[in-house]
Amino acid sequence: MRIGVLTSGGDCPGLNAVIRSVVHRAVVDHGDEVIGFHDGWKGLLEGDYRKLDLDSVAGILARGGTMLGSSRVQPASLRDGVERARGHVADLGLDAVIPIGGEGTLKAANLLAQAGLPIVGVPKTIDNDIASTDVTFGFDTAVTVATEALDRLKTTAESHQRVMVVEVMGRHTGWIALHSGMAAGAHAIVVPERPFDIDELTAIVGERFSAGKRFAIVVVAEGAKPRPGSMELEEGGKDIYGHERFVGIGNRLAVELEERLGKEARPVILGHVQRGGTPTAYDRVLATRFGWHAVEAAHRGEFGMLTALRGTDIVMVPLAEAVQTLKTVPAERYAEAQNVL
Ligand SMILES: Nc1ncnc2c1ncn2[C@@H]1O[C@H](COP(=O)(O)OP(=O)(O)O)[C@@H](O)[C@H]1O
Ligand SMILES: O=P(O)(O)OC[C@H]1O[C@](O)(COP(=O)(O)O)[C@@H](O)[C@@H]1O
Ligand SMILES: [Mg+2]
Repeated sequence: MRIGVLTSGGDCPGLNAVIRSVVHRAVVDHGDEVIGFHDGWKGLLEGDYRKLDLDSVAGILARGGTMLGSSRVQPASLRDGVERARGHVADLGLDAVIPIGGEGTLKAANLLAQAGLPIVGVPKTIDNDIASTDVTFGFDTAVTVATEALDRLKTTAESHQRVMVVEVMGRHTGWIALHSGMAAGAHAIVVPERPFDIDELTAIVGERFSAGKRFAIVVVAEGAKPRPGSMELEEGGKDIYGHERFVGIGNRLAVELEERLGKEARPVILGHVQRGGTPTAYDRVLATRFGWHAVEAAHRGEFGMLTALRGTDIVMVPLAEAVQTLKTVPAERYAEAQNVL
């Protein structure tokens, strides 16, 4: 068999572990050939690739990022490029293509699968927002990085009697905010799933100071929004890939809380630090398992599917089903966190 692999969308720790696992399973156990397309869908559309063998994936397990590079391509170019992609798949004699990506990449994967290309998807994202899988690799690493940052911010916040407003990633969902906030013992967690009321948030932080506490930590997901009528927040519009441009909720909340409370507040934007560096052991294992199962699915001819974690098992789920909705933070999960704020 000849297999093509690519990584698309925002990078995340664990991508290299999937690539390595695919190459090992395919080359060693099945005698397959594997090629890696450069820079995501761009590589498939332009026929830009390199051959992957055991040597080329040696030493990458613990490395963050992706050895193949990643990129975003305008969805319209991808839709217009289906026939070009088909041409490259045929010319290269590929029996399967394994795209590793987030919800955007999986939509594109579904499009190509519907057009008849032999696609087996692998979900990735630090945001953990893919509905079909219990967890995506990258998430555990991002939560670990954010938790360590929150732990560190507590000590400096306490020394200065400050409010720290820590903005974490999470475009549509608040999983990183929820988990890092719970793990670090934050005092307020603001997620996109629950538009916030600035008066309520001010009261929560204010009551803490009134009770004699010397600092407060507020974790906010980058995609969080105020409840309509609660606080003005300008719109940032969309970028050329159709993604919302954020206006900096962390900065805005810090200014707002400082004014309202008369306490010093500092914004901390964790940004891409959460996405860089070595994956945790959990993410390495999950990524390695996904790679193994993607190759197996390709050999069974199970195309138009993606690997998913259900409980402790890896199962195959139709791409068409996986791209229907995002996995958002349910009210019950938020309530568990609220209990210990
Ligand atoms: N609705 C869509 N239709 C076709 N292609 C899409 C669609 N959404 C995203 N893509 C393609 O997948 C790429 C990655 O998607 P993006 O949302 O940026 O990252 P991620 O896969 O990490 O969610 C995009 O640059 C685009 O080429
Ligand atoms: O690196 P970029 O292009 O600024 O993208 C940032 C976005 O990517 C993410 O890190 C991950 O999202 P995806 O997995 O959907 O790419 C988001 O949390 C964040 O909003
Ligand atoms: Mg995305």
